[in-house]
This record gives sequence, structure tokens and C-alpha cells, in this order.
Amino acid sequence: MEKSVKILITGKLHDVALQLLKNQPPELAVTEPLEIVYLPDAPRDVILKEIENTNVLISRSETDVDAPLLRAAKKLSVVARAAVGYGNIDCDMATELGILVVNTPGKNTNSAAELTLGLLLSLLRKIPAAHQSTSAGGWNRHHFTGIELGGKTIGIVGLGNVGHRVAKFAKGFDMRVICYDPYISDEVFRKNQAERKNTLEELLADCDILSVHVPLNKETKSMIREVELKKMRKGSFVLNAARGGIINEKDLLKTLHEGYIAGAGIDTFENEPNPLKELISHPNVIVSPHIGASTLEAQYRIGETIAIQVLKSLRGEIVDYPVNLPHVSILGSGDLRQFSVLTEKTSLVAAQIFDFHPAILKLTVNANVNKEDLQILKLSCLKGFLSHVSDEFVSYVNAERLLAKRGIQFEIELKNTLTSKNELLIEVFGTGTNEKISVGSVLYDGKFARLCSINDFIFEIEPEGDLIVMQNHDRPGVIGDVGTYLAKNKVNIAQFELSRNRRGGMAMSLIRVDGELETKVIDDFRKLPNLISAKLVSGL
Ligand SMILES: NC(=O)C1=CN([C@@H]2O[C@H](COP(=O)(O)OP(=O)(O)OC[C@H]3O[C@@H](n4cnc5c(N)ncnc54)[C@H](O)[C@@H]3O)[C@@H](O)[C@H]2O)C=CC1
Ligand SMILES: O=C(O)C(=O)COP(=O)(O)O
Repeated sequence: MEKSVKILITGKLHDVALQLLKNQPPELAVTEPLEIVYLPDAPRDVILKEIENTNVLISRSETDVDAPLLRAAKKLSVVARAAVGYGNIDCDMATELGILVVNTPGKNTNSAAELTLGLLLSLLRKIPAAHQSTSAGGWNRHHFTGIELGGKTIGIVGLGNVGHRVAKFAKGFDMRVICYDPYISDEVFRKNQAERKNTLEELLADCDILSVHVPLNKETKSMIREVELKKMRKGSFVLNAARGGIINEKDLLKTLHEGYIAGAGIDTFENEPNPLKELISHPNVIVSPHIGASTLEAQYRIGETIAIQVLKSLRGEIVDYPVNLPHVSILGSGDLRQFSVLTEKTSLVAAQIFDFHPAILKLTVNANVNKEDLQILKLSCLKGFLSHVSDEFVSYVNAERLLAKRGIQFEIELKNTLTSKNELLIEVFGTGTNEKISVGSVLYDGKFARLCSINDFIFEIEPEGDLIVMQNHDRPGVIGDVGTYLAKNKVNIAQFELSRNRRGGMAMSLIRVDGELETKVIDDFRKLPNLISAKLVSGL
């Protein structure tokens, strides 16, 4: 029976995602059948059980993808976060286990920013309370006198996707916008017409409304405590549509009780789905149940993007939004993709032919690629090498860590001497003198891949299927013996390439065979006359 790939979905997804996974467009089609298990409201114990044989997990913020869950997953290769914030995923553990984490940045930006403004207007114009009173038959116009946004100063912490959109909307309300974000350039501030504040303290002292739009991490957890809140002017307002805990909830509650902070609009809480009761029921607090991303439009974009990320990862392609991969700019580049496949195969050849303890793995690239693209070639090289020498599951995600664990040094060199073809050389050095092997390959026209050298021997052979790498004395009859032996064992030769250093000297042959070679066949092959060595290279 054909092996299927299990995709477990533990959060509500737009139907477009399910349809894309079920009816894959030809350019994203995967070979194995997909078993889609859609459990948007499953409790933890059910998820823990289901995860065991899951290959891909798609989740939203309610699923804690923590170390116990990741460890319980025996076959997991991708965690797809159908949104932006991935604080609910133990990315370090995922990396350790070689699991790729992807997300969908930018797809819910507008929705999150609109909700932030919605909370702000609701808060300053007391809309929810006015609604409640009026719909209950009341008509109390004086009680609901509010405050205008126009002319007020909003202090934004984090001028990223959501922050800059909030800034734009706030400008539309004639607000003054000031921001604190130490990680972005002056240019971005200028583009967003946001006044830069160099410290959080400066921002707090100068705003009427504080809105946080940073990820929750060690640095931002409780970055706004009582002491920070009290640096704001008395009667200021705060908004949190980012993550619960960025503004310390107990401290916020205290300043609300004291009347120091006039009100708060909150979408995200420290303890979801059971937020602090006193906070959510405070008369000056307006709340929503983490719905910043919950619009039809955002969910459509997220659903579409996450399904594409999952299909790309299953096809072994580079995904657009990796969370725990070094950034690579390979996107859409077919040539680079072919070149990275060739790099992996060349490295796999190298890994199968050296017979010393490796100390250094070196990749030399002679091609028209930029420095960022080199990163993907590096990972391909490490993956190819380690998938043969390591028993652990090797992926782009954990390849660097696994190499470091083995104490093997990695070197990389980029030469840009040729533009018409992409060449690469992989060298493995041992600790002793003369302990060195090198394997070279070339990609012609972005599609024709050839292995072209092993040490000083020159070839032109397709890196496909199984190869016998044979060293022999350059004497008459060797090729005949090899042909007869393989034919006797019903092994068909797909390609035979012979190279020698000098007449009557040493020769090396690469024999590409159809099908997989049995161990016994290669063991007996080594006993043929005039052979020095014969190595089997498989998995190409
Ligand atoms: N309520 C909801 O449903 C939603 C919540 N979010 C939350 O909002 C956060 C922001 O989302 P995006 O704008 O898309 O992310 P982003 O990554 O585009 O922006 C985050 C910004 O915060 C800045 N930053 C990081 N650490 C900082 C620090 N210590 N001090 C000041 N600035 C800092 C970064 O430089 C970056 O510019 C997400 O991490 C997510 O947790 C996002 C979308 C929906
Ligand atoms: O994008 C984010 O960070 C969000 O908070 C949205 O999360 P959700 O998809 O609603 O679980």
C-alpha cells in the first residue's frame, strides 16, 4: 500500500487550505496521498495521541506545541503556524529534532491593525457600554461622552507589520504617532512618518495611548510593568492586541484600580482561554477573545499561504516563510534549486567514498550566486554529507547543529569566475597527511547535472541511482571482466565512464547501474582481478 502523509490540523482553518491540500494544483502536487485529520477543537490528550504518527502539524494559537508534544511526535517534519506569533511553539526543540517551523507573516496584518483601532475607538467613545445600555432600553447621552482620537499622541512599541499599519491608520485620525523599535532603521521610521523615540521611557512619557505590537519573548515579557505604566501621563490608555504578558496584567489591573490608567483595550491575554477575571470585568476595560486575525480576508490569505508552505515542504522545496531556518533567498529560482539538489548529491557521493575520520568539509562554489544563496548550498552540502554519516534524521533545519556535534569543521568559498555554468567542488579532509578526497560536479544550462571529477580523475556522469566507484590498474581486460560479471548478476549498466591518470597507470571508473545493487553483488565485485577498490554510492 502506498505510504500516506498525515496532516493534523488543530485550529480552525479557512476551507481554502483544506481544498488546496486535497486538490493540489499541478505545480504543488505531492507524490504521496495525504491523510488530513481536521480537529479544530481537539483537547490536548487527543492531540497528544494523534501527533504520534503525524508528519505535518498545522496549528493556531490555542495549541501548545511544546517539548512534550514534539517529543511525542515520532514522524513530525513540519510544524505550520497558521498566523504570525510562534511563541506557542518550542522552536529550539523543533530545531533540535530537525523539524521545520513555518508561519504566515503579513497575512493578518491589516486585520490585527484594524482590530487595534476598533478597540481604541470603542474604548475612547465607550461604544460597547453605550450599546449595552441603549439596547437594554436606555437613552443616556451624557453618560457616554467620550474622547476624540484627533490630536492625541499614540505611542507604538514595535514598528513591524502591524505596528506600521496602526501608525498609518492613526495618522488618518489626525493623531501624532511616536514609536519605539530599536531594531529597525531610521529609513522605515521616515517612510511611516513616525517620530522615533530612542528609549521606551521617552515614548511612555510622551503618549496618551500606548499600543504594543512586538512578539512575546524573553525581552518583551512584562516589558510594561507598573513602573512603566506610571511613566505615562495620568489618565492614559493602553492597548494590547499582540500577546498577553507584554503588558503585565496584574500591574495593569492595579493601575486601573488606582485610576492612574484610564482604560485598556485587550485582545490577547496571559492565560488563554481563561483570562484574569478581574481584568476582563473591569468597567474601563474592553476585551475580545484573541480575534485580531479572525476575519474572512485574513483567514483566506493565511489558509492559502499555509497550505502552499506545507505542500512546498512536502515536495522538498524551499518554503517562503521558514521560522527556524537561516534566511535563504532561493525563492522562485529554479536554477538555484537544481544547483542545491546537485550540491546535496555531490556531498552524498563524497560521504560514501572517504575512508578516514573527517575533520574538515569544504564546499567551493564557482557560479553566479550571491552570498545569501550560498547559505542554501551550504545546507544542501551538510544535509547530503550527514544523511550518510549520521543515524539521526537530517534536515536543513538541524544539519548545522549535527555537523558541529561531530566536531567537523565546515568551510565555504565562493568564486565567481564562470557565468555560463555552475560548478562546485566538495572536499573532505582527514586529520592525517594525504587524507583528502574531492568530488566535483557541474550544472549545465540550469538543468543538466553531471558529476565531473573524483580526486584527479575526470568524468561526465549523471548523478542518479546507484554508482560503483571503482579504482583499478590500467590493464587490458578489466572492463570486459566488469561487464561480464554484472551481466551474469543481471545488473544493467546505464552509463560507464573511465578515466586514468596515465597509460598503464591508475584508472578510476564510474559505473551507473539500473536498480539497486545487492550487497553480495558488490562484495564479490571487489574480488575481480586488477581491482584496487570498489565502493558503492547509493541514494542519488
Ligand atoms: N491579536 C492577534 O490575533 C494578532 C497578534 N499578533 C501579534 O503581534 C505581533 C506583531 O506582529 P507583526 O507586526 O506581524 O510582527 P513583526 O515581526 O512584523 O513586527 C514586530 C516588531 O517588533 C519589533 N520588536 C521586537 N522586539 C522589540 C523590543 N524589545 N522593543 C521594541 N520593538 C521590538 C521588531 O523590530 C519588529 O519591527 C506578533 O508577534 C504577534 O504576536 C499578530 C497578528 C494577529
Ligand atoms: O498571528 C498571530 O500572532 C495571532 O495571534 C493570530 O493567531 P490565531 O491564528 O488567531 O491563533
